[in-house]
Amino acid sequence: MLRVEGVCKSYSKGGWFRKRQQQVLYDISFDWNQGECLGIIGESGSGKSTLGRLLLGIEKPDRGNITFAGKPVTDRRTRMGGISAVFQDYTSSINPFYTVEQAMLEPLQLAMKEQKMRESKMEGLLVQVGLDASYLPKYPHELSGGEAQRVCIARALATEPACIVLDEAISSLDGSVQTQVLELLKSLRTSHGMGYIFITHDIQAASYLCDSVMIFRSGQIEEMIQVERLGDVQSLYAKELLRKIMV
Ligand SMILES: Nc1ncnc2c1ncn2[C@@H]1O[C@H](COP(=O)(O)OP(=O)(O)OP(=O)(O)O)[C@@H](O)[C@H]1O
Repeated sequence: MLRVEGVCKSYSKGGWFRKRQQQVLYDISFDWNQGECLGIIGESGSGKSTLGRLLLGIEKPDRGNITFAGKPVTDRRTRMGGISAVFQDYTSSINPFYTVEQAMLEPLQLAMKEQKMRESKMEGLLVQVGLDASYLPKYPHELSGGEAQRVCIARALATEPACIVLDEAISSLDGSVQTQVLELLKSLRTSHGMGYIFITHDIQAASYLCDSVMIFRSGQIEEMIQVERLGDVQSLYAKELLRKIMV
């Protein structure tokens, strides 16, 4: 459904006079199928978030193609109902001057014309993530971290996407709230057939939620492995990375 073919990405680096290109992604290719949960793990700076932004069509690759159901992800109409995102920093994901209602209205306004339908959809979405309509008039500073991240998930669900890209979406939450959000994501998989691309440093969380894991190394796919076979990774780099992050 989501197809990534030969994707390369560079950024320019350096000051005004000595501009250099830093290549961040090298010839990335993989497929993501409907309902699947794919984890992406790798060291800091290996290019995971850059890949996430390209999957969301926020940035364009220098070379290669990313399509969702055969259409380019850079086209907004492809993303609507196809793919959405939840990022780590929920405090900057929600406008501090917007109430929960205003934040959730943004994606719904494009999809639904009638105010009544939008209201009942918003309430339904909040219930889905374990909140309720009493949260609609609240501002972000009136929410706990876990509640704010739940609002972000509810907003990401608003356009009924097949896939949500979660970029370190649970890292800044404390332990028990992380577990709650992971359980919520897992239950949405069962109840709504949701699929995820889960970018994380947390191998335990990836093992809990994902079917397979992509191990990323310096902008390249080092290895792809089913979660239940994580102990059988082949490359020395993957073995070492897993050893470091599993302690
Ligand atoms: N907009 C940008 N302009 C210039 N360089 C960038 C930009 N975005 C990312 N980079 C560089 O690309 C490299 C990969 O960054 P990226 O954020 O994708 O890595 P990451 O694996 O997600 O890291 P982390 O786990 O720390 O979030 C880094 O060297 C970073 O400095």
